Amino acid sequence: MIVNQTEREEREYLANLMSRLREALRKIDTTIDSMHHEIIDAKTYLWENRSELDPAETAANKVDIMLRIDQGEKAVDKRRKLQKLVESPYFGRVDFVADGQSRRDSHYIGVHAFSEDDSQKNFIYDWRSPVASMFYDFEVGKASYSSPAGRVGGEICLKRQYKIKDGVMHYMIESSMNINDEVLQKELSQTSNEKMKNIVATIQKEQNAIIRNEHSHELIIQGVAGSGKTSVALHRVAFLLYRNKGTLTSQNIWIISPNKVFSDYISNILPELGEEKIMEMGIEEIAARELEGVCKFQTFSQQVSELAASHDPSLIERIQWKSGNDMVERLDRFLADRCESYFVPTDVTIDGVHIAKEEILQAYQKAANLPIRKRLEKAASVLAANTRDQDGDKLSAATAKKVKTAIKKMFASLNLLVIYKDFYETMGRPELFTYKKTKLLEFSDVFPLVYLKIHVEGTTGFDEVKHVLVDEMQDYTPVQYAVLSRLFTCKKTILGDCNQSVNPYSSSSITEIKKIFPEADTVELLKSYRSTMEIIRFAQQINRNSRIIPIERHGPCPEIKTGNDRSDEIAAIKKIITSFQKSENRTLGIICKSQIQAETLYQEIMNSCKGVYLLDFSSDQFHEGIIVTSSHLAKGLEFDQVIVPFVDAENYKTDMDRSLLYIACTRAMHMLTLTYSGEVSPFLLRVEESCQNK
Ligand SMILES: Nc1ncnc2c1ncn2[C@@H]1O[C@H](COP(=O)(O)OP(=O)(O)OP(=O)(O)O)[C@@H](O)[C@H]1O
Repeated sequence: MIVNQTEREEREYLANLMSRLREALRKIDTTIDSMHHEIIDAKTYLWENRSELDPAETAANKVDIMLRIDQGEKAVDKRRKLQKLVESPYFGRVDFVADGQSRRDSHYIGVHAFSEDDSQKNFIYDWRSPVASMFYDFEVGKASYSSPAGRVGGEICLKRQYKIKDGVMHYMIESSMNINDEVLQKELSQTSNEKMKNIVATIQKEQNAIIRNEHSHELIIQGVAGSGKTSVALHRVAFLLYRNKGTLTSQNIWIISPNKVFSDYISNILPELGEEKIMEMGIEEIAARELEGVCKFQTFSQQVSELAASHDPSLIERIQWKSGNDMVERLDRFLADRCESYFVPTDVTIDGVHIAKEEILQAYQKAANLPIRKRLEKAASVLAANTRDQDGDKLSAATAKKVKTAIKKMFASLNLLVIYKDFYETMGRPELFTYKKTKLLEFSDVFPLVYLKIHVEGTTGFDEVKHVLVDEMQDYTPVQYAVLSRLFTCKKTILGDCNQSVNPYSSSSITEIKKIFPEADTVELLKSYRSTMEIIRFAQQINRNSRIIPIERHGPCPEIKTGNDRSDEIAAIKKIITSFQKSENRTLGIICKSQIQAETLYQEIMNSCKGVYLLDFSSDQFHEGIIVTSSHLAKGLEFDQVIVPFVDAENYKTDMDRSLLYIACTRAMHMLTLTYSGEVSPFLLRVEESCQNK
């Protein structure tokens, strides 16, 4: 029998479900209320009777309170999910008849599951449940899904999509196609807000395959700008947490994110999907943790700004040399050699005890699998424990200590900076290592030094991490990947776009990344969901290597506005700001090439344009409204409307500038305007006539 066939029946079903949900919400409110009082009463009892209770009773009462708090938290979590469902209980439906059966089951799919406590019936299936995968993977007709008992084949007889807001159905679409284009179009044409949106209702088939991939130890996602890499990676986290409940928690998953603004921008996705936030960490925070007490260093953004402002060939050479594929190999060879040549054993005679240098060398060689410092400790401890004095007795504690110290001193130097400097001398390239200031490293030296430190000192502290997401993969060098691999031996999802590098001198191509992770599975996402076709076509002319395929969605053509001089250009920018303020668009990004340019522009417009924010590397929040920032910081973000100022020939001329211009343009969802005075950048000479000088 077909349930809820007509729209009227669907509306009645929705109304019925809404009253069930509201009733469940009312019940859970009452439960939370009574739990709250019970906890307060239990705490009051414990406090008032503290002198009469013996320790065992006190402990039992405390455990009881903890249990109640735990139950309370679970109830609050359930309430949060119910509240979400009351707003929009489901977005999809698949009716499925399994092979060999006649029963047709209707599965309504929502962001969370819902069943009543006293019933077996699932009114709503979680989008991550096995049966829900068919909604994303199949059209009407033959279909299958993977259940705990194995693959279940059958036929989808009906597939529908719904838009329900505040419990009211706005539309219902019969879809024979995989996620209907009409629904996707509606979603994509909406204006943005200050946080990333969840995409559960319109996940595409190729995205679903990534989200539900459970087998890859390393999964590399190369995706063009706006292809949903970050969204998909976060939905993947939610899926893995759902599938591995009990063995995987949000504390076991880390994301290496490019900056705090980006972390803030993506921070609500997991809570929206009913999961807790995961640990977010910048790659520099990891380096700072590893190099604590060793030295300070220039940040990646400072390096990018330095490169954007000047074209210093010696700086570029230093960066390129350290970012090459052979850098890890060079370091490995050097370390293997230094492990042996820095250790010069000699005969030891202390307090009448003698240890021959051959014996010392043997103990040192036996511990070869350990980092150098631990290797020395181990060899020294083994020798001190095994050696006997003249009477055949174990060494006294004092003698053993002296023996250990003498053995450890046989290693030339454990000072990381000394060893690192020696590396360049050994390579015959001492000029490639220069401090920025006293004890302040250039960014390109940070990860080679961390790599060296791991080999010398070892590392601890990341054992609880079971899955790492690495976003903006193109900005990391082979040495950075080598460090990440040694720190995190767990599964990894690595995502990025090799056309969006903010520093082409130290970026990694997909081929290079694959060399570092030869066993990794790689997927490519070519469809871009963020921008209109007009914006994508425009961006493609800036970077012709990009294989980006736009979704069929139209908007105004990007414009290039020219002024006679800078003040003319600033006046044009202010005019665009005024028209943005009158429009329905909610976010406007004014994206400059560098942070210095962004700051200068901000100073020029802040007094006459209200509500303009400057986003810099000290910011930790993404604001709705008008934001002035740099391409580097805007990476990963999106805006309804974008202005790219100063696109003159002087400002945008190198390969790095081209990459930064491409990033800036692909942040725009609906509207894009570029401004310049003087001569236009050569990267824009080829743009279509229709977009120029409007
Ligand atoms: N299946 C989808 N349904 C609806 N919207 C989608 C879908 N996939 C992606 N989007 C939207 O496309 C935009 C880009 O997504 P996201 O930021 O995850 O892409 P990205 O590949 O990480 O982009 P970039 O590399 O350019 O920063 C977002 O607004 C996202 O909501």
